[in-house]
Amino acid sequence: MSVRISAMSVLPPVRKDRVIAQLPQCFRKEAAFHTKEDFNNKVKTACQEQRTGTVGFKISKVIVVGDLAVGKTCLINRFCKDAFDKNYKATIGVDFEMERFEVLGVPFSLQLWDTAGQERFKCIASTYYRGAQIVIIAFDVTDIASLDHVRQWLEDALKENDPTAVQLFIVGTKKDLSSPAQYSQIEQDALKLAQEITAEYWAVSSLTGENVKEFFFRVASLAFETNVLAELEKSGPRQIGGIVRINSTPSNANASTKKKQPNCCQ
Ligand SMILES: Nc1nc2c(ncn2[C@@H]2O[C@H](COP(=O)(O)OP(=O)(O)OP(=O)(O)O)[C@@H](O)[C@H]2O)c(=O)[nH]1
Ligand SMILES: [Mg+2]
Repeated sequence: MSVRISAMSVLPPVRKDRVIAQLPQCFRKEAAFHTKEDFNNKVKTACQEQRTGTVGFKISKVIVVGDLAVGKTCLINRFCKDAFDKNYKATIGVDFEMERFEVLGVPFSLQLWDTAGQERFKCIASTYYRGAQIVIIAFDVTDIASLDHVRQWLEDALKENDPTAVQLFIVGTKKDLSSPAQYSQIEQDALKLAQEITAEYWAVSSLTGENVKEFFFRVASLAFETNVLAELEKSGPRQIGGIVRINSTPSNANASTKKKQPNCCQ
């Protein structure tokens, strides 16, 4: 009798609080990737019939960029570790965390790259931007300058990636520090910018945890939906399933290991 060991059978089950059964809703309809209430029907059917091809074996790369001290590390730590540190420790270069989800019954992983915002570490960090499917640009809702710098961060991130293939999010951090009046003022500007650059907009607080889980669930769900649709398109009328085509597309995870030589920091 032969024993088949698949990647899924070796991995521990996905945490119960990482199971996504319904499409999480956008934060603001004015600046959303889409405003549909549920996952695409084709995606739902494909998941039910286990025709998601390689999606369950892939890891999507997410990069989090933005000015120094806007709260990128705190955002990732709140979601991945449910922790918050009020002391600032600058990220030197990059850090990353893996998060495993189950979306519509299919395993799905995000590799979250936390990059440095400080100018002197930026050139190291930018060598890790490549191969990102999702770009999250963080700004501090109490610091208008950090919102003004979003375009520059976008430009830098897109230099290393295919702009048509990237899903873009702008996230306002430290919502707990601004009054409702201050917040609504900066939100106007942020929504306008998000519309101009075709990004989905969110505002969160890593201190209180407000919207943090909702935000990452939305990121995971939209990335998953896009990947399943791409897989269905690629397979065309042919039925996916039966054969596991691990080598059929270059993985984002691999892309991140092919480091580009930095042309700065010398
Ligand atoms: N009140 C409040 N403070 C926050 C929040 N998020 C982050 N901070 C504080 O802001 C400071 C900077 O946070 P970090 O997450 O280290 O910032 P960063 O963007 O990772 O900074 P770099 O790694 O240098 O790019 C820390 O002192 C945090 O405690 C928040 O939601 N609310
Ligand atoms: Mg950091």
